[in-house]
Amino acid sequence: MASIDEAKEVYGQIGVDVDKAIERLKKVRVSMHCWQGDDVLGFDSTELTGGISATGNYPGKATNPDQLMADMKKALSLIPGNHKINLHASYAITDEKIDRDKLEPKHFKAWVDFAKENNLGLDFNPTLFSHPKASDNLTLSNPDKNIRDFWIDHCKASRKIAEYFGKELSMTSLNNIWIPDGYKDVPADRIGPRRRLKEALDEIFSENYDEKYLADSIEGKVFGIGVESYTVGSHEFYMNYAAKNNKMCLLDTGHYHPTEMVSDKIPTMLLFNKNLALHVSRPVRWDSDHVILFDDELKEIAKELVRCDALGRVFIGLDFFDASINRISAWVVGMRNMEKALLYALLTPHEALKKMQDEANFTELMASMEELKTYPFGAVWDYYCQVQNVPQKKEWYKEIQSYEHDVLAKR
Ligand SMILES: C[C@H](O)[C@H](O)[C@@H](O)C(=O)CO
Ligand SMILES: [Mn+2]
Repeated sequence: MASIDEAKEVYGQIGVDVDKAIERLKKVRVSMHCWQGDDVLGFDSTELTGGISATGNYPGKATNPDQLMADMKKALSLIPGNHKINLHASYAITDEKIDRDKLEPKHFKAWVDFAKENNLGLDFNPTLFSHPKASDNLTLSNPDKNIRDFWIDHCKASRKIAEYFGKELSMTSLNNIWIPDGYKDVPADRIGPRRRLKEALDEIFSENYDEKYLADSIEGKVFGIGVESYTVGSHEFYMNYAAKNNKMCLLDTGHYHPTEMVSDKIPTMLLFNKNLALHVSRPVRWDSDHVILFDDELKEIAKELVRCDALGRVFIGLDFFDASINRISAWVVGMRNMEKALLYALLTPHEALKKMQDEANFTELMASMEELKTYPFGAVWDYYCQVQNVPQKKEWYKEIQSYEHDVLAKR
């Protein structure tokens, strides 16, 4: 394999500065989702509901805050760069018996301490599933006003907690709202639930915060298990609501029909919105939340973020939960692949390729893009891991095996 000096030389010949690419990548924080560590269970529920599922029963999942934090630290020690942790409200750390509508920043102080100790940012999500008041998959759109008000209060509390993260860590915290609301079969009324959701969101967002600390997103979806026929929070709903209310419509790559590519949606969103929020996942036939692989779509997503100059205005969150493999390895593979895809995009001569397109020089464009695929990317990736003091190639896997033997196997 080429040495890093040879790789720099080869990339230099096509106008790509490897060192500059690495310096840009070092500034990107990816939000690692806590919920891969315990199959999205959280600390305040006993069952995962909401039309999502974590399949598999690999032993050793985290069952309490100390275990989850330890597992995250192990994963982060094998991932290059400095990042964020994406939390759900169901991961509150408190001895109080408190319901979700009454959560306060103090219930997440342990997470802020963890973030400060480990140079991390924090993002947040209200948890509108895995709760008795969400058992019928109707929350903010529920016909029962008492149920709606409970979840409105929970979402208001969540924005306050996210603002607390932003202030404590001097890093904007994303508060993303996803709701499971929908119906299993053909509804008699589609506009009613959406009107109630609109009114609920209007109430939730009526409290103003400094966007330096808190950024708001809302996440659309096509369907979930048990809500196959109608999703209240559809993409059309959220894209319209976000555009009219200056919020972000978060794109989850698993939330579209199998032939749709989220990479193609990104430039359009960036054309009309200052910021963009993503949940990068890998759907297999449906919103299966598989661990992301270093595949063509992940590379295309990263290329759009780089060539649209969006690295400074995108919230990149990962969202997958695989319970069939070692969960720390799932985090490491997913996070390293997101970093790889961003580096791969930063090593692409976008301006030269764009010029070929603009000049209708499609022959050379194809030849160039195909040849790029065998450029010495691996040498640069290994170098990046080296300068970030994390294991290169599959060396990290030995650490996973030791951790599994010494820690997970004893749970
Ligand atoms: C746990 C997350 O909030 C959840 O995965 C949501 O983001 C989603 O994508 C549901 O399908
Ligand atoms: Mn998601």
